[in-house]
Amino acid sequence: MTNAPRLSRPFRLIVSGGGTGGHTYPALTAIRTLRDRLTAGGGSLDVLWIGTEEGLEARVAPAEGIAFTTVATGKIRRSSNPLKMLSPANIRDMARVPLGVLQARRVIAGFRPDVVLATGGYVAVPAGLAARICRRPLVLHEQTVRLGLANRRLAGRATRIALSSESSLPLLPEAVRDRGVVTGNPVRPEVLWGHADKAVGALGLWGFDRRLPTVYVTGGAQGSQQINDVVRDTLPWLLQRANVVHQCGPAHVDALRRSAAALPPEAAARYHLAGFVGPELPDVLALADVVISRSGAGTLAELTALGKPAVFIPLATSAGNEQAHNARHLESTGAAVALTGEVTAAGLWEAVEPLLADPARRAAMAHRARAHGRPDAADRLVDVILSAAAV
Ligand SMILES: CC(=O)N[C@H]1[C@@H](OP(=O)(O)OP(=O)(O)OC[C@H]2O[C@@H](n3ccc(=O)[nH]c3=O)[C@H](O)[C@@H]2O)O[C@H](CO)[C@@H](O)[C@@H]1O
Repeated sequence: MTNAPRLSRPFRLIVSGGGTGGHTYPALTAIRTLRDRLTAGGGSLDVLWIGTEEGLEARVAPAEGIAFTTVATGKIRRSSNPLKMLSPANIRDMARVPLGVLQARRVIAGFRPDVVLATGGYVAVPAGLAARICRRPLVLHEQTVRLGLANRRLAGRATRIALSSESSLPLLPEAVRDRGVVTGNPVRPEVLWGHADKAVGALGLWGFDRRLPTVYVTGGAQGSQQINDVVRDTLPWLLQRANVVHQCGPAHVDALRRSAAALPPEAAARYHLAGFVGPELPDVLALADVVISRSGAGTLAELTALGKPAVFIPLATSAGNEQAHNARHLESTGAAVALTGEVTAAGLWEAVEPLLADPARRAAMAHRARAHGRPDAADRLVDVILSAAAV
């Protein structure tokens, strides 16, 4: 572990990244871990987060007491068709990037960070470009196997590129490959320390039958219409054999609540709907015996660090089919089940039922999932940040 530098002033860090949870939580975890390391060495941390108003980071950073500012940024809508990439909306948004770079440059020149950490999402582009204009060390963190759009733009300017997977190293452009270092994808420490009994109290799951296994369904921060639909159609079977906590996305709660009204009372008592699972997430994960989920990099890092049997329904349109790649990779080692292509209620039940029926099967899958986990990723990323620092 790299020791914290002895400074007569606080260590200064700018973080930029966000939009979704996958880019936001690794940044948050890196900040907390760096702060702990500095405090243990008698130092302290000054941190500023550059994000967007609409991203999850705009809620997460202030809630954590982290100074937060925004810059203009453009959301690039991905498409395999180059003509579609040149849509009027994309052209308008790309034109906002130079304005964002100017704004970020002002912020960075004023704050004089020892390091800028960029964790992806489109807001990371102006901040990363401005970091290099201001000659500040730039550390990128990539959560997925293939570099995301923002990190691809910034790779050539990075001091170090922290990767979540060994298999990303050969995929880095040759000119920057020697700057790559594998850290893993940081998982919020509290995620590893949940208590199943607390989830029951916090969410009021008094009707859950604790003799039955519990399934946690999650579609990511915004929820997934596809997962919601297929789980709704599977509920009549699922609720005979399990309790279900279903995180469906804030926009979908009302519609699902209406369809759940038709469930028999005994089944309804074993079903809990939530738009977004906030601070209770670690306890819900501790309660879960099986997880049905999207296969975004953040969720995968959490489920493998915990060793949870999972049935993945990847987001089909994620860049480069990255979620399907993630899910298949775990499936190939028996660490999960991946349902790609069209997913029906019968197909989902076929995947979940053997796991519900057989605790030994769950335990074997959990064991194999844990082999992919990297609970020390935050410490490794902090090592990279400290070694890149210009102090
Ligand atoms: C649509 C999209 O752009 N997806 C990308 C996004 O994933 P996205 O952010 O959607 O999903 P991830 O799985 O990476 O992260 C979700 C995070 O939100 C948390 N959570 C989720 C729901 C909830 O109610 N409460 C809660 O705390 C999860 O525990 C996890 O920590 O970034 C990932 C990391 O670059 C990529 O791998 C994904 O392809």
